[in-house]
Amino acid sequence: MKISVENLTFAYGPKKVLKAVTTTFENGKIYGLVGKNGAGKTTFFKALTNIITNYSGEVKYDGKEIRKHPSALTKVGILLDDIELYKSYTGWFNLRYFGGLRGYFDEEVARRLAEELDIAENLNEKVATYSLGMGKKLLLLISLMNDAEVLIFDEPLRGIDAKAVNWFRQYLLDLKRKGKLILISSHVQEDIEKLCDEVFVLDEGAFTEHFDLNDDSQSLIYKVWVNEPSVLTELLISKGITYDYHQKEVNFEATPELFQEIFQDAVNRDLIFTEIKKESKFAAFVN
Ligand SMILES: Nc1ncnc2c1ncn2[C@@H]1O[C@H](COP(=O)(O)OP(=O)(O)OP(=O)(O)O)[C@@H](O)[C@H]1O
Repeated sequence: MKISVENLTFAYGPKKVLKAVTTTFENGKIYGLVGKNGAGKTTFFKALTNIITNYSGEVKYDGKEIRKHPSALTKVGILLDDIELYKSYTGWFNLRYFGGLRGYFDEEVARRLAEELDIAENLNEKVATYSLGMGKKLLLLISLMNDAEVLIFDEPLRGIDAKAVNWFRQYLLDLKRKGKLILISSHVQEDIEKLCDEVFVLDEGAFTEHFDLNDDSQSLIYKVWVNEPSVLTELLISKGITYDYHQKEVNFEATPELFQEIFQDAVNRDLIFTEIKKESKFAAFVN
């Protein structure tokens, strides 16, 4: 499955929320969507899944415009924060209901996922009695249970415990290996770093940056702590590299190859590194 988005523009009343977004997503990859609160991430996901349809531009699944061919959505699993569960009914009721909406419900698959997520024992209880994290796990289960080709997760890991986070990350990486197309938004750098192949930054409704996390030649942000920062900064100046520095911490941007060269030169000048951290440039946009 391939999704192509062309000139997607949408407004809530006078407020422009998506501004001519154009991009493509291919199967066998996990894409991250990051950006500030209100940047338009949830709205973008809603447009991809026909929850909103009064936009201009086009969203195509395998070349077919989704508003004219909504049946493709039976192959999509989605987790959105504001999807309402039926709180006065049990977990099982909700699973059967949402599974049925997609025309397919496999109780065995649902039970196995519920066990993995540690909520199997709660499925006979009313959702109204669930904690926040249990409700979130039920939403995760609903999005995963119909073996979708495309999975869209809006902040899927907020509010769930560490064991479920680890399980979910592994599960997503397995789904990717099986060729699924996965989109995920998150404000957590680690989630994006551990999962995503590519990251898009959404800023005020426009895709402003794109990072390929598998490309070793892309430059990274290095944060290093050294005994004599002024020696290191001189070295950086001699190589034409700009930097920030306060106290013993020096921050600069370099490719991994260039960093190796800088590190070697610094060690030759007897500099002692007490700590080295590196992060992808997308990190600046996660929060
Ligand atoms: N139903 C609505 N009616 C009017 N405005 C809305 C509605 N839903 C969202 N908005 C506005 O659209 C903009 C984008 O919201 P959206 O939820 O897509 O952002 P987001 O990037 O998902 O934010 P967050 O990181 O906080 O989840 C915001 O300014 C928001 O106030």
